[in-house]
Amino acid sequence: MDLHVRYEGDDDPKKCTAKKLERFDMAALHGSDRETPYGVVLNPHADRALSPADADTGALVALDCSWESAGEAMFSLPGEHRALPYLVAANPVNFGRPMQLTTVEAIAAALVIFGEKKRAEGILSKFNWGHTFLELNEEPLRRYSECADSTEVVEIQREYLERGE
Ligand SMILES: C[S@@+](CC[C@H](N)C(=O)[O-])C[C@H]1O[C@@H](n2cnc3c(N)ncnc32)[C@H](O)[C@@H]1O
Repeated sequence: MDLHVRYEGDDDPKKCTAKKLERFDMAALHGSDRETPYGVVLNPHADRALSPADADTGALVALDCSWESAGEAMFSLPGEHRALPYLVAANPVNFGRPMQLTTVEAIAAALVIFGEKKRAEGILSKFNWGHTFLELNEEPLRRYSECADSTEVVEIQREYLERGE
């Protein structure tokens, strides 16, 4: 699966995880919706949860922008929009918080759900906190990756949401 990022460029480029992936030739960055390939779009506002059933869509696309500007309207990209199920961030800015993942965490989570754990480890290895993301989320990611579809993913997510209440 090809990794793509619609790059908005309104965050500090020195801290941007997508820019770092580009430097290591691990993802392609695109400056407009038109240039961005059609695929599964990682969108926290999407109605449908990502599941292994989305694995054959070809391209995996994240939108790298600041969380301040990441409102629903920002996700105007054509594609199959999917929200990631309950996971917690390991990056230093949002450590331990659910759902607000960096671009690299979001892409890595999708790869694990699609059964590409080694590749997820590869992209996270470029960040000194990267392995912590897979450790913190080991159980939910394994269970999501064993689901057939979005309905099953949402069922499992419910358990984690109830525990967190
Ligand atoms: C808002 S940007 C912030 C990027 C940050 N500046 C960085 O350097 O990584 C993070 C992107 O990762 C994806 N993402 C993060 N959390 C997500 C979630 N819970 N569901 C779906 N996609 C998510 C989305 O594409 C989102 O736009």
